[in-house]
Amino acid sequence: VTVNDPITFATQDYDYIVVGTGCAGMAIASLLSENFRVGVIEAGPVVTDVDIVNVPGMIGRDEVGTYDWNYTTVANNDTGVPSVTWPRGKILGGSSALNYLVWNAGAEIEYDILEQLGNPDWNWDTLSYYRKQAETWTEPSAYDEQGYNVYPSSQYAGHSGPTQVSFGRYVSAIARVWVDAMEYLGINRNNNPLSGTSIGVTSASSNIRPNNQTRHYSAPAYYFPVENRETLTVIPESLVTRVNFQSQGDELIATGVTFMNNGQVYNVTVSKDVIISAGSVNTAQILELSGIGEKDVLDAYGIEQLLDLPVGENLQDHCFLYKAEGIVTLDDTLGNATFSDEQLALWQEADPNNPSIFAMAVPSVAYLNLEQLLGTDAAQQSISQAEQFVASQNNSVYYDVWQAQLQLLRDSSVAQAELLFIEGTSYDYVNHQARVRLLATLQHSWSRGYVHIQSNDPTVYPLIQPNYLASPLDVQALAAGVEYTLAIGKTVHGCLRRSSLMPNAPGNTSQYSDILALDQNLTTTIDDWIHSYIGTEYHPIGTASMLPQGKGGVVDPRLIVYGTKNLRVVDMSILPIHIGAHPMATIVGIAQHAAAFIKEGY
Ligand SMILES: Cc1cc2nc3c(=O)[nH]c(=O)nc-3n(C[C@H](O)[C@H](O)[C@H](O)COP(=O)(O)OP(=O)(O)OC[C@H]3O[C@@H](n4cnc5c(N)ncnc54)[C@H](O)[C@@H]3O)c2cc1C
Repeated sequence: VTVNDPITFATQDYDYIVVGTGCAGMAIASLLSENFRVGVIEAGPVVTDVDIVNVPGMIGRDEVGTYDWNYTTVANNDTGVPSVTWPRGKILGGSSALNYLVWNAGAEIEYDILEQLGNPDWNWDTLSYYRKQAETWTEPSAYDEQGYNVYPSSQYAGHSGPTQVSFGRYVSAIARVWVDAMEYLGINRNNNPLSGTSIGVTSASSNIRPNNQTRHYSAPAYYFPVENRETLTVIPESLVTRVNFQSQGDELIATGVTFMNNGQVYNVTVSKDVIISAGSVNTAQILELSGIGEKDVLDAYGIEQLLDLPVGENLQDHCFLYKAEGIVTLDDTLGNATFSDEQLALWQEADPNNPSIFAMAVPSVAYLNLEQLLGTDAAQQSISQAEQFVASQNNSVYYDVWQAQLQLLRDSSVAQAELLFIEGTSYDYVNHQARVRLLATLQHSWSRGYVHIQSNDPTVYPLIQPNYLASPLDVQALAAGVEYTLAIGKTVHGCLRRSSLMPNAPGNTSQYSDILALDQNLTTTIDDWIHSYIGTEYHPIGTASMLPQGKGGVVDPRLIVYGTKNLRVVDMSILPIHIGAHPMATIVGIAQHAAAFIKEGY
């Protein structure tokens, strides 16, 4: 039930309060409300009928828009990396309402390593089981299999979960040649990227509802179908500003939260747990505003420290670089209103035999291990450098995490880079050219950043310093990824060849002219170029890490904040080390897992 009156919301009785309705929050709130009374507080609005949310091919259109928190990072003078935008969804559904819909998973070892780091029952078997509980996967038709050139087996997917996952019905010109082109470059085809084997080129599935080709994000998956459930009460457009506690012996008990609605402040109480699912940026902010964090951070803003935990540290992201070309793509819907209107009308018809160009998201992805990315010799050198770095960290609280990352670097089943095409997000309005983006991204960054409050005013945004490229290992890997994208642009495969970097490609008056210069003068400019054009792949993790206490941990394996009895964090911020995959499917699986053990505990 959605309520807009804060007094009505605040005076009801709740067993659980969930803060945030993103990939994790909406799922856990909905699942717990099957047995308990759950109150949910979301900063953004409830939206049902908005094309930029519902139409898969409109990806990217709400970045720096109405449903985005519109965060930016701070520039880093040491590395020379400028401030970049950091989109995060502020809407019922959170970032799942504006993300790029790639639904995939990492390698088995990337999940097993969570258990090795001290978290019993956090491994591939458990997390893939719960991811399957979250999804209803529809296999592509024989015709689409040929179009996408992948032949997935349904045995690795779930078949009765709330989130509809399928292959977009529109197979673009690029998607048709992608697998072929990468195989030509020596990368193996991966027909089953949900199987625990992530390396290789594939056409990824997306959370697109197959019958009408709409985005099936966390609100339609977990909320709209049970909107009338009396035990599930959601208040939108309300900002949680802190968690309230009382002490019991050495432990803190969360009694509820404070939130702001329309400029007024309200308190709401809880009988069991407060669950923070505000995402990697806002979860850290809420914990710090509540007195949980590092003393110097809290002291600076006059906040009494209740618990000393490394909140906001260990921030890791997948960062990316891209180049752009002139080629007919989904970008044409941005530049040609008539074409866009026609295609939108076609999308509304949802005729499976005549798919609209809007019935697509981002299928064309490939994951490379270290050797594929760098070549054998450079890979060995990189491992030696990483070994030296890790040895130098033996006094760090994160030493075990660094060692785990070294293990992942050495393992050929683990992706260090992702290469992917994105259409529909980079129309060149100056030269009136449709483009396509080809991205090189880093999956296991050696750089670590942080998110911290910079005021005790909850409406002041926290400071985000991702520290991209602080490690030379990251510079080397990303530079190799960029070189790979240039090779892809020059393959002989149909439209990939048309999209190769030619001197007459568009961009003289935009930032892309520099990218063209890069292609012509690769060796001299690549390092400078990657420092100037780096961006986020939107996957921040780690700011409330699930690790042992004293070893970087903020939450324990039951996702309870150390030193509290009943404050949990269930979202992307609990992952202590990154996975080589887009994280949404994993985080929804984490929420399913958490809902199961929380229900068991009571
Ligand atoms: C542009 C973009 C593209 C992406 N593409 C992909 C992709 O293709 N595939 C993929 O797997 N992943 C993708 N991601 C990442 C993925 O969406 C996130 O990792 C995932 O949504 C994180 O889930 P979460 O529950 O931790 O946080 P979120 O989904 O961000 O949800 C957090 C929620 O908490 C709310 N909130 C925050 N603070 C407060 C507060 N103080 N009070 C009340 N409510 C609050 C927010 O408004 C939001 O609704 C993308 C992300 C973005 C932004």
